[in-house]
Amino acid sequence: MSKGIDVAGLAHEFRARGGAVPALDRIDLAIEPGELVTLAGPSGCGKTTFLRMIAGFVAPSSGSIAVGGTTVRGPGVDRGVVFQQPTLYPWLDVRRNVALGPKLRGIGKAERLATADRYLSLVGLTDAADRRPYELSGGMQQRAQIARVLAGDPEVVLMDEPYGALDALTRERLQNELLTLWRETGKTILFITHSVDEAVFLGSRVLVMSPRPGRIVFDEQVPFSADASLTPDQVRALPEFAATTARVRAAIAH
Ligand SMILES: Nc1ncnc2c1ncn2[C@@H]1O[C@H](COP(=O)(O)OP(=O)(O)OP(=O)(O)O)[C@@H](O)[C@H]1O
Repeated sequence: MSKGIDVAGLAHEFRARGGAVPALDRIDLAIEPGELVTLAGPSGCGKTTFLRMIAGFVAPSSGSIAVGGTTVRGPGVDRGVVFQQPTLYPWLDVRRNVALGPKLRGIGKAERLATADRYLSLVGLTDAADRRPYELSGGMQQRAQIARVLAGDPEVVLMDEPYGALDALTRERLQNELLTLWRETGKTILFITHSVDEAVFLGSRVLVMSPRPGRIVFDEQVPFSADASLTPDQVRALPEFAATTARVRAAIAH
């Protein structure tokens, strides 16, 4: 199951010592269930703040956010958050880290371990199930975190620059895996990135936020990620791919 996200008249100011810092301004946005929305924009424009508000970690100064038609008033199991730095419990092995979400929902041991194994297989970590997080590479830890979030079966997955700290090869591999997961599960995903290539390659819809206070200044449906018939190299070689990245780059530069 997936849910839509409705944002109406959203604005936010942080109160700082020197006065109010406007972070977000007049954001109106409807994300449909099952969309993979990528959000790019210059550093400090308010992307993380926006994601944290949808997650329910920060309350907006004005305006509202609804997920699946219900106003967000705090964190909830319908929204899973993937952070840039993997958040895994060091004292639990990988399988038990992934089984934690189902455990918190009261699911019995055999079933939750089976669920964990299913998601570990989906992200290619079956062989690492019995290891501790510190025994994994950065890319494997990030995969484990994604499996952990998905095992909680959230209707919305919020990803805050999850691949920013990874090397280029691992990053491309995880991008391809995310597309497979998205096509298989139909989850609603909001994915923040600094990379224009990543935004256009992954997004079924690409948003660009303006410099602070952040507003949505670019919003386009993008066809590439829904098409499973092309390889990543073929997608990146398409003239339309280059044209779309050029438009996104121009929107960020403005
Ligand atoms: N708790 C806070 N108190 C005061 N100002 C804050 C706070 N959190 C964020 N800000 C400011 O709000 C603005 C938006 O920050 P945010 O982290 O959302 O940007 P971002 O687009 O995610 O940046 P980056 O791409 O560099 O991660 C920044 O100017 C930041 O300094």
